[in-house]
Amino acid sequence: MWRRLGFLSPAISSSKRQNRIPESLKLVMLFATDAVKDDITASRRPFITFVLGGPGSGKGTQCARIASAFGFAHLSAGDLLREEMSCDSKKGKLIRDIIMEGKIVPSEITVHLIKEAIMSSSADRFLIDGFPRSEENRIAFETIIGVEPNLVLFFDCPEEEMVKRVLGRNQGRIDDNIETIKKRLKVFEMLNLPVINYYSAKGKLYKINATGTVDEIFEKTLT
Ligand SMILES: Nc1ncnc2c1ncn2[C@@H]1O[C@H](COP(=O)(O)OP(=O)(O)OP(=O)(O)O)[C@@H](O)[C@H]1O
Ligand SMILES: O=c1ccn([C@@H]2O[C@H](COP(=O)(O)O)[C@@H](O)[C@H]2O)c(=O)[nH]1
Ligand SMILES: [Mg+2]
Repeated sequence: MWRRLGFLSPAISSSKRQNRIPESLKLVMLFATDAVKDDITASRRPFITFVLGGPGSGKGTQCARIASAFGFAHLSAGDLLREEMSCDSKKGKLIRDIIMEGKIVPSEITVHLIKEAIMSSSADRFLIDGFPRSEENRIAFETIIGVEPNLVLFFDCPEEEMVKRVLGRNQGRIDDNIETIKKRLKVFEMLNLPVINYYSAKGKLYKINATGTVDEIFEKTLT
């Protein structure tokens, strides 16, 4: 991926050596489609960005900004699960119970929903928001979908700020209460941080300080 982008822009080929991440994420976003078109071996290989961060770190808010600025399709794993949860079925009830407990829904359910959403879209670049939540999720995605993400964004936010944002969200989510938030923060630390560390070690992670206003964070994301 980075090699292909390197053909397109000298700025990108002068990436930071230690982690292969280019200086400007904006350039990556702008060239994402060209990188896909450059790959003549795949009939369809979308540019995939995982967007990670703790509960309330602003993933959804920033994804909406990135999606509209760079033409990405925004798939929120949480939204896909909440849609499925609203079905009056055994699976819907299972998802509801897990979300209430702040735990992680079995990988096969989430990966199946993401796969269907990708397949029913004609987009060539995706932001996958709030996934993978665990190493098990990550391995299931790579096995079932058969690709690795091109890029991983991590919105790094202090716990106190995340709790404040979640409690102020006011969208009627069943998990936006202090008991569930505490559990979600523990799950984030225990299961999601290892995924973040994994992608950091692979040189795919782009860490963004997620404090400040929405505009400031968006600016930080692009510089
Ligand atoms: N920089 C910011 N400053 C203040 N409030 C913010 C900021 N970014 C987002 N918010 C607000 O904080 C709340 C949580 O943001 P958002 O839904 O984007 O987080 P999230 O990471 O997607 O959370 P979750 O993992 O729970 O889905 C929302 O009400 C949003 O409007
Ligand atoms: O990949 C995923 C994504 C989400 N969940 C469950 O949904 C809630 C809410 O997710 P948000 O990303 O905060 O909208 C999360 O706490 C998990 O319980 C999941 O299991 N797997
Ligand atoms: Mg969200």
